[in-house]
Amino acid sequence: MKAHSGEVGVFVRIRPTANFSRDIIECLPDGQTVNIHHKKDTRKPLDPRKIQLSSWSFRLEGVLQDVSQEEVYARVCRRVVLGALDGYNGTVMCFGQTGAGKTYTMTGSTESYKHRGITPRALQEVFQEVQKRAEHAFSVYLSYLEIYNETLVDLLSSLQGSAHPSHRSMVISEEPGRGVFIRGLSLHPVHSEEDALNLLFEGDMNRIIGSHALNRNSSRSHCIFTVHIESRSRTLSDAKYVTSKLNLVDLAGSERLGNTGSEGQMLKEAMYINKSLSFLEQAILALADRRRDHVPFRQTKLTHALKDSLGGNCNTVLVANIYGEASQTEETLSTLRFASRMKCVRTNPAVNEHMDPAAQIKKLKKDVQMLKEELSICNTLVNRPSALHEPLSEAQLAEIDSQVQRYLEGSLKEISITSVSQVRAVFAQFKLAVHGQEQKVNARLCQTYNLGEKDQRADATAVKKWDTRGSSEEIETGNTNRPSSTRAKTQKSKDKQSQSKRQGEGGPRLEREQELEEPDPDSQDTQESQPHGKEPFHPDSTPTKAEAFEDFKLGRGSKLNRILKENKAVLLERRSLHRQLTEEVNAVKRNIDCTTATIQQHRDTREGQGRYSDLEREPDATLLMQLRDLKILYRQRYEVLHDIKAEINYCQHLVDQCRVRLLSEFERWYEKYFLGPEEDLETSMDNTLEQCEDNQLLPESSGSESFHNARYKMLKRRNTRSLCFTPVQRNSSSRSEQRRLPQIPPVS
Ligand SMILES: Nc1ncnc2c1ncn2[C@@H]1O[C@H](COP(=O)(O)OP(=O)(O)OP(=O)(O)O)[C@@H](O)[C@H]1O
Repeated sequence: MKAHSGEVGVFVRIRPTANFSRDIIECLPDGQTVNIHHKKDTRKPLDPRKIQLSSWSFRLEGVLQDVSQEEVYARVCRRVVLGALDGYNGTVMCFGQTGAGKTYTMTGSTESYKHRGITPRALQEVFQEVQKRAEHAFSVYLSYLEIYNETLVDLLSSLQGSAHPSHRSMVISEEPGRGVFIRGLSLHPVHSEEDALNLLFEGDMNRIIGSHALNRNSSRSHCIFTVHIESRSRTLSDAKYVTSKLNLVDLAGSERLGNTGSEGQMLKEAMYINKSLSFLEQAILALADRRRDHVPFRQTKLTHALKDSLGGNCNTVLVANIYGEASQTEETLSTLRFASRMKCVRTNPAVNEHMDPAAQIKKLKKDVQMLKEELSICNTLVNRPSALHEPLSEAQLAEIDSQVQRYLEGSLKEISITSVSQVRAVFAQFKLAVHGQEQKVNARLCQTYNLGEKDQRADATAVKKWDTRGSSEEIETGNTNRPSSTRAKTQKSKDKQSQSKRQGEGGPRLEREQELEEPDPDSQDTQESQPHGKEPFHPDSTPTKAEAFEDFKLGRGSKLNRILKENKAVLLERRSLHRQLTEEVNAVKRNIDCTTATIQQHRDTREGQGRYSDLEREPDATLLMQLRDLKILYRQRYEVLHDIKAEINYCQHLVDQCRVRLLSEFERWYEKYFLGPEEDLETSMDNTLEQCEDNQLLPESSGSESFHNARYKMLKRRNTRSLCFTPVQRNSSSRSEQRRLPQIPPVS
């Protein structure tokens, strides 16, 4: 078989019989080809000449005729099991007519260790491998699902205290990363082969066995026994782990309705089985057809449950069970056709790798610890104070705040960098400052700068901040612009001096402009020329913003204010020029219109007189000259007007910029001395994650002991439940008998 390869592995197994029909079923010596020679319409040979002999050839992965259960397992299943332990999903399923040997192939005889089937052998191999692969920690879980008349039945629910197999609240679901799973189906952890066999036999006992015309013990349901495997490396401490599902599927008999001779309940069962198998066939056809995007998996429970087990990333193997007798040729042909279609399905097996978040956190914590230790060594080597990676204390944060403020004001040349946490805190302060500025400027511009309105709350905050912050900052900075009464006085007198000086230099005279939103700075000029009789700021009374703004324009913001005024003056001048020019241009235009009209009038008059020479037809030359000169003048004036308009736009832009700058500077200044920044709140979260303990799976198993122990227990359980109990010989040790069944977790 070709596990890990690109196509489904398909085998045909012929049920041994004394009446093997060699002339119909021909197995070629290559061990892979079976030819069917079939005489059509043999039952009603009305016209012997019409009887046709048809032949079909089926080339498969292998033809299993007269081979032992051991060989079947080795050729069909071993590599799928090993693949599952490596993280590949695997599916082995038996398909065929009722009584053709599907259950014998999958489960085999429960009475004979030698004749046990694929499933118990797979469980044995799983646990042998688990023991061998000591570098990995494996977790193995089992589930056993039966699909009977489109109803899902949990064959292991009896182990959870339920008297009967449960089919309540089970639903087929799909989740990304998890694939298809049955919500509500019990999942049982197993730690040894014997545990696993216990569950297998328990489930088998619960299978619905119906009497049937063709086979008295024929099972009329589909059964999916799933081994869920999870493997984590014991040597590599990474968070990766792999999971896989090994589905061992025993399908219900595939014979057509007419052949069963069923009635009533049997007929109903047969109809369900036919329906699900025919949808299975449709799904297989769709899977085999690479041009088809959609595969109808959801049409029946069987195809939906097997959605990720029929192709895709799964190692899939099909055993087509057929009879050797001539009487079953029709069904044999049908089974082989299905098998050859299944062979066309492509697979692309992939390891199901996952990341364990808990393990990842554990690893990252370890990395952090290691890095901290390394950092501490580096700190020691360069004589740097340690614990720089610890969160900053309140005092440290306050110091950073103060440094940033001084840096922004220009009184501090550099902020000394000592740690990454400190860099972060510095950036946070910058962000806060920028954010505060933006907010204030925007708010101010939006509200058309309503200076008369008092913000009582801001005033109150300002007074508070004043009291708590003022004195220490003054000592620290030594150059603060905080307008304490004395400081404001000094600053104002200095500003006044510089202002008078600038005015003496002959700056442009300002004119009042209605468009300006802030109070006209001209009025301040007037005030400025008078001695400042009032003290603008008092520690016990916060100034209104209007008062503060006036003071700001005289002091710290005087330079900006002056530039603003100058720009506004230029703007006004240009506007005035623009008005003048517009009037001129309009006058010229009116002249042009007037002259044009006169010329036209002259022409009309001459035309009305009737007789005139070509020369006479021409209008007055003086008028024409006049019109030409006017047009030239108009063009010249218009160009100048255009340039002036561009200048006005530019000046307006400068004025706007100055205004925004003045306001933002003022806001920053006002906020610093009267409001103060908002408190930066930091929250920290404690993540408490429980560490996962590795499961240890070191089962004791060897040979047939587990098989017999499990079988004995199954029979004992059956006896307890007053079902038919037949004592059989057993080969068990007392030690094994004392073992308890695996613990069953609540339904997940
Ligand atoms: N390869 C084989 N060697 C020996 N006995 C076999 C073999 N195949 C089938 N049998 C026997 O044939 C009988 C019917 O087989 P089995 O129950 O496995 O058929 P089935 O296909 O599972 O039928 P159903 O569809 O009803 O489940 C059983 O008694 C079984 O032991």
